[in-house]
Amino acid sequence: MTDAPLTDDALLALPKAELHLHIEGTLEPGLAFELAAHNGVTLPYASVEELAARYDFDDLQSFLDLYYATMAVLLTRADFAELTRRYLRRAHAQGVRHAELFFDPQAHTARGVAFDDVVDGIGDALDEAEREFGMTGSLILCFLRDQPVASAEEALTAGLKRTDRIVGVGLDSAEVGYPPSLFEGVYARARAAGLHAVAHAGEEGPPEYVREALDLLHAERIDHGIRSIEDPELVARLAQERIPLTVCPLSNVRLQATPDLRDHPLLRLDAAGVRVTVNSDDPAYFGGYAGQNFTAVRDALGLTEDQARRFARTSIEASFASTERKAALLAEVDAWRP
Ligand SMILES: Nc1ncnc2[nH]cnc12
Ligand SMILES: [Zn+2]
Repeated sequence: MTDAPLTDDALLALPKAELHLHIEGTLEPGLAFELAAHNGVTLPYASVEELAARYDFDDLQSFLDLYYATMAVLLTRADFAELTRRYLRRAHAQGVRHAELFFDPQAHTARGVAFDDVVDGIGDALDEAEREFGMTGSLILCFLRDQPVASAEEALTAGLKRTDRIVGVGLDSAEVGYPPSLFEGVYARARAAGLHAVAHAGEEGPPEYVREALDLLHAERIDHGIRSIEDPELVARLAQERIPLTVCPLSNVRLQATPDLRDHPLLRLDAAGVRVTVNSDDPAYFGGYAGQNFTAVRDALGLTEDQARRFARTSIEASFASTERKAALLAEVDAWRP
């Protein structure tokens, strides 16, 4: 432990797991246009520059509108493999050693893409990354909370045939007005089949949604969870029950959940004993991959070496990797020297 400032290189080299990453949110404008040309899809933007210029969001919904429109270029197994391949390389260059990838099957099957093509394409790239640079990963099937529960049930039925790749279920998309309680039955079925449970809650939605995710969905991790800071009893409970939060600082700023990073509750949650991790959410849209979220936090909030190391350790401990893999990764964190 030194008091030397944490350099960009040190934070990018810090071995970490990424636990909050939507694979569709890694679609960079350049690849979107490549795939659009290849697949004969017309995007409602004239150029890469015009698309990138739209990345100025007022809130979650204004982002989601663009995110769902742009993913229309993803049609084949090869497209999903290429998308994932590019993410894994970038993430690996920023210290990510293990990644649990959210995917939104309902957003693809609704466009006529086969569920298995999505899973197999992402899986192809995961296998390649493990062979080529020893990175590991798995899939978390996310239900779109603003779609009917029956559609989530269908997605789960398809997902239960692919537990070779899928290790858990999650809940994403527009939060306010779609409380976790709606999905209690779907989650019960997923958990009974042996899947892990996580859920977005407390990003734009109130602390009560975090409680519902814990009490009704039995979520093992809360994705975002930042609005928990408004409820001291909930903060105490998260700390007491050792519930990890997968926090995404740059996302929170870009979607105006926390308009100024200097006001972000990450370090206050950590100081209260909550297990926090640092993740990128939708890095192609929010201006940074995992390591860049660490450097942004350092710049705005003043990250110490202890905090950085703790967040990296927590990301590994809170992952769904095997016990052996976790031990190997924790040893890598111990060997990290800024
Ligand atoms: N930050 C986010 N919140 C909810 N749903 C999402 N889908 C992709 N990114 C999301
Ligand atoms: Zn998210």
